[in-house]
Amino acid sequence: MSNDIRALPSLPQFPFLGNILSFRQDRLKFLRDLGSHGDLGVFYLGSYPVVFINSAEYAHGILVQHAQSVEKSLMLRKYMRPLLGNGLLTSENSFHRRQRKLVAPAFQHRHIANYANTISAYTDETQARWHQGQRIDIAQEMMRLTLRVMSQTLFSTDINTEADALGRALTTVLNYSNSVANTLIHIPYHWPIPQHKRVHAAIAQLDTTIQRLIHERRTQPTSTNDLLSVLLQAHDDDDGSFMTDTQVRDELMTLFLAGHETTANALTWTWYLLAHHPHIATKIKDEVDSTVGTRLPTMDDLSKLPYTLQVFKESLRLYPPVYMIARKASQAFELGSYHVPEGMAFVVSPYTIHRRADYFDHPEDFNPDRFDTSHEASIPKNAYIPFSLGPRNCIGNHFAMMEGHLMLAIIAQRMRLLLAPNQRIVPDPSITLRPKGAIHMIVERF
Ligand code: HEM
Repeated sequence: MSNDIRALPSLPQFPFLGNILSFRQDRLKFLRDLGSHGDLGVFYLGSYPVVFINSAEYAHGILVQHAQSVEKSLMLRKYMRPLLGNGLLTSENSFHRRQRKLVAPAFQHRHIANYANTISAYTDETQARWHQGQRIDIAQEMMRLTLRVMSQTLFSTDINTEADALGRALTTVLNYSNSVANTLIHIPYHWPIPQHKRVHAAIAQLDTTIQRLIHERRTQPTSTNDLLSVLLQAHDDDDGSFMTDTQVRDELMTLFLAGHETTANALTWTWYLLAHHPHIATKIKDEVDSTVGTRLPTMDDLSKLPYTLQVFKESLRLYPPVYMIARKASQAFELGSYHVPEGMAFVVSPYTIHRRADYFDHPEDFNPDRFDTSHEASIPKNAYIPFSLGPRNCIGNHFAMMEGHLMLAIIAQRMRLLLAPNQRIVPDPSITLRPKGAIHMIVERF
């Protein structure tokens, strides 16, 4: 006889509103409070119950074992569809499986290696702009850098030259999606309020640019190896078909969006953590100095920089950019001893799973050594999930790790970044876990 999953421990709620106010007010505290109940909990968004998953075992249950019985959340699909169409993040079932098969080759090692030169060159240009003593907003700088990397690797367009309009349009849409994720009252997307008009105009601009790039590439094929070329050449092994222009557009938009803000946030939190732990920043510099010397680090050097990678992994543990992964049961199933009815909503919480003391010793400490070769194997299976698990895990996982690894090595080799005084830095968890506003840092060049 299975248990009713809605009877799991919960937090105090208000009639009609459920837990929506505390979920909005301080989301990370809310998740931690729920996590204090153990592996599973339940909270209410209005009258809708949401099952909270706080364990490696249940995360695997939802994301891998029962992957065929869950789908993406309604919110994601509803508010991201206008921008992303039917791309990898928002599509479902057989259509998703086909698209995933078509897009996956673009992220094979040999293609990722091509993108590394762009990452090195742009990171080098960015750090060269920062002069001794300069005060920079590291959150904005990382966002700009990853946006520039993404548009170059996607369609060989330098956002600095294609006018920053493309970047601005994408930011408008991103800000809208984040604000929708944080709002209580949802105004239908087609209502012509000023905010919606701005978003419609931004999407139209992104569409025009991307359609033009697709058209140019189809009519004048080049030998470039960017993601656009790889996607245009990708074909279904079963029936030989290629993607339509609309599919290519949807996948490009999805990669553009999924690939830059996440990595920018991960790097921003890494610089923040390093500013609080200068001896760890020094260890990165020592590692780069002793293996690469003073030249620009490249992808070939990365295998000689294991400590730098450990730092990036540890930062993703404490500040996973995708701190909540939402799902909805598309059919009834049994999760352990619980019966899950069709329609039940879930939130898998990498943020709290990564901070469980039974998975990670002294979980609040920033300790990159936990990812060295002798310790990493002792991390319980599925307890470290910044890129999720299963068939919907992050397709850009290796790209993102390479990008973060390389950017950290290049910047830490040249400078220390110190936190500017008198700032209150707090996370602003919306779709991704970003900092609230700017993080000002002072550049101290070596
Ligand atoms: C540190 C950086 C990144 C993190 C932490 C991250 C994390 C994630 C997570 C947790 C998911 C699963 C979301 C869900 O199931 O709801 C995901 C999906 C995805 N990510 Fe990433 N990501 C990162 C970088 C990237 C990059 C660089 C790209 C592409 C260039 C990318 C492309 C995607 C795509 C297309 C999906 C949807 C995959 C599917 O459903 O088949 N991500 N990412």
